[in-house]
Amino acid sequence: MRAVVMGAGSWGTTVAKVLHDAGTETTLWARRSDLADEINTTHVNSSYLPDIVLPETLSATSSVPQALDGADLVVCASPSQVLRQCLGDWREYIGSQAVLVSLAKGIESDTLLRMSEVIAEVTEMPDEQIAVLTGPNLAREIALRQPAATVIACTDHDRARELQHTFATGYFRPYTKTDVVGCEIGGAIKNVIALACGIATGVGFGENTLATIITRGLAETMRLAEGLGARAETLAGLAGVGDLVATCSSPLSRNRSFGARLGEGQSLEQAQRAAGGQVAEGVKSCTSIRALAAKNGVEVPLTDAVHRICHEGWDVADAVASLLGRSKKSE
Ligand SMILES: NC(=O)C1=CN([C@@H]2O[C@H](COP(=O)(O)OP(=O)(O)OC[C@H]3O[C@@H](n4cnc5c(N)ncnc54)[C@H](O)[C@@H]3O)[C@@H](O)[C@H]2O)C=CC1
Ligand SMILES: O=C(CO)COP(=O)(O)O
Repeated sequence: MRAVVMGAGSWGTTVAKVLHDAGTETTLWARRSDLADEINTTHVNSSYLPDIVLPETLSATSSVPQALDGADLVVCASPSQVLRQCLGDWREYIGSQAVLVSLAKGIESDTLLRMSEVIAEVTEMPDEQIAVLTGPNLAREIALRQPAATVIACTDHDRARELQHTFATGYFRPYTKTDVVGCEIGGAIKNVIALACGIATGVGFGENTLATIITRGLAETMRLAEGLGARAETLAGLAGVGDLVATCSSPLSRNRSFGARLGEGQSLEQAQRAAGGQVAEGVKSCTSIRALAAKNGVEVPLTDAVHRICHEGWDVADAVASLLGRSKKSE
C-alpha cells in the first residue's frame, strides 16, 4: 500500500503523519514547493503546524504526477470549495484502481454536493472506491498523538474495514460506517454550529447559551441528515455529536474562533484576515447547507441565522430575536 495525502494544510499534514505512524508508506503533496522543501529538510510545516516535528521519513513533493504515481490510496485534503478544481488537476494521474478518501467537511456552493459526490463526479470512480474520514479530530491534538477516535465511511463495508487498518495507530482509532451521507452532513453542519458557538462566546454569552446551541444544532443536523437518507444513529456517534462537541468547545477550532471574532464585532473581512489563510469551512457552507435544507423542506434556523450574520448584515441581536421569536414547539 502506498498512500499520498493531497494537501499540506494542518489536517492533511496531520493525517500524513498518522498514516506514517500506522506503518503505511506515505507521501505528502503540498501546493507550494517551498513548503514541500521545508518539510523535507526541517521536518516541520511552519505555515500550518508550527512546533510539530514530522517523521524524518515522511517526504513531501509539490509535483502532482510524482505524488500520484503508483498511489493506491489518495487522501483528498483540500478545503471543500476548491476540491473540484484540485481534482480536475489530479484526475489524469490517479490510477483507475486507487481508493480516494475525503477529509473535507463542507457542502459545495452552487451544486450543493457533498464532497464524496464531488469526487465521484470529477473522477468517475465508483462509490466502492470513495470513502470519507471524519470525527472529533482537531488537527493539532492528533499531531501531538493525543488519543482520539474517528469514522471511516464507505458504502462498501469491506473497503471501510481495509481503510480502518490502514489508518489505525496506538492513538488514532477508526470505526467503520456505511452511512456516508450521515457522516458528511454531520461534518459539514458542525462547522456552522461551531461558528454560532463562537459568535455567542464573542458577545459574552455563557454556558447555557452554548449548550442550547449545541443541542439544537444537533437536532438541526439530524433533521437534515435524516431528510437526505442518513441514519439517526450516525449523528449520535463520533461523526455527529462527537465532532460537534469537540469543535464547538475548543479554542483550537478555526470555525469557533472565526465566530468569536464576529461576535466581538469584527467584520467578515477582518475575521478572514485574522484566520491567516486557514479555512473556516462554515462561513461558506452555511449558505450551501441552508440552500440544501430549503431544497429538501427541512428547517435549519441556526444555520440560517449564521448565514444572515455572515452574509446579510444581521447582528447578533437580530439573530437572537429571530431564533427566540420562532413559534413555540415541543422538543
Ligand atoms: N484542521 C483540522 O483540525 C481539520 C480539518 N478538517 C477539514 O480538512 C479540510 C482541509 O483543511 P485543513 O488541512 O485544516 O486546511 P488549512 O486551513 O490548515 O490549510 C488550508 C489548505 O488549503 C489549501 N488551499 C487554500 N487555497 C487553495 C486553493 N485555491 N486551491 C487548493 N488548495 C488551497 C492550502 O494549500 C492548505 O493546504 C477542510 O475541509 C477541513 O474542514 C477536518 C478535520 C480536522
Ligand atoms: O473538523 C475539525 C475537528 O474535527 C476542525 O474544526 P475547525 O475546522 O473548526 O478547526
